[in-house]
Amino acid sequence: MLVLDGVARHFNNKAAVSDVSLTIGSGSFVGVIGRSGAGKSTLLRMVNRLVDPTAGSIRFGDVDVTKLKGQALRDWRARCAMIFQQFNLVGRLDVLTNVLMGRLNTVSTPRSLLQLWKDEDRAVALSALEQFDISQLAAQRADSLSGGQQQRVAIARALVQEPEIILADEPIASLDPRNTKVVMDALLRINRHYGITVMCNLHSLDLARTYCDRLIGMSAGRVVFDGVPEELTEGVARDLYGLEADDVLDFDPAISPERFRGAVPAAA
Ligand SMILES: Nc1ncnc2c1ncn2[C@@H]1O[C@H](COP(=O)(O)OP(=O)(O)OP(=O)(O)O)[C@@H](O)[C@H]1O
Repeated sequence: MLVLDGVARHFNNKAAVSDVSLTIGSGSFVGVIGRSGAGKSTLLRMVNRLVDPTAGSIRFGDVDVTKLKGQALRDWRARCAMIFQQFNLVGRLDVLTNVLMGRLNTVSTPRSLLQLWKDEDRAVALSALEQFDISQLAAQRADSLSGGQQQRVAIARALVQEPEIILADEPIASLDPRNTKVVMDALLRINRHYGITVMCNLHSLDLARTYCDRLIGMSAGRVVFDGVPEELTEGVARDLYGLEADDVLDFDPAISPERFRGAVPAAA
């Protein structure tokens, strides 16, 4: 269980996140929503300590994440994988090697420097690629792939880390609708199949309602909504998004979040 207690972050005396307290149960798929600048990315980045909180504590089980340093911090980051909007792959390396990077925490430094991967690690990486239907791309350079393919590689890399949490920061922001679905299905599959907790920043309310089992709405750095998708009425969404509401209010009554969430998508 991930517990945030009074977490805050200031940049140049300006609050990006203020007094956030949350408990996130294992295995949940949490969508973090809110208008641009609400503090969503800062919140996610504090969980894996890419950004240090100015105040408050973050705990995961017995671990006080806020106090970790050195190897203990690296160990935490291995348990808590991050997926970015811009994929963060090494473009000149092939797809399989990019996925194997997710195993670095299990490999000695000399072996990793020489890229001496064990057969077992290669098998795990290939199996992850197979799950997202991209094993045929294993030998290609990462920068020759489409955005949707690159994001699936990034998700495969996160999966082979064997994390307990995946933090996805706007993972579909630069993708077209078809790839958006493929990538969101991949995240849902990881969540359902492996029970890995997913925290995902999303701009689209429709996607958040469709894929997540809990929504956290942020405004000006604070949590102003915390509930199941069914509780996010149009009125609540309008309060959350203010003038941006019409851009994100694309509710499709044909999609029932409850019905959809019963299904685990097959491998993409
Ligand atoms: N490294 C930084 N230095 C200074 N200010 C920052 C930094 N990172 C974030 N901020 C500020 O903190 C606030 C919250 O930013 P954050 O990126 O967390 O919001 P967000 O909800 O993720 O926005 P978006 O949806 O546009 O990505 C914004 O006012 C932003 O300008």
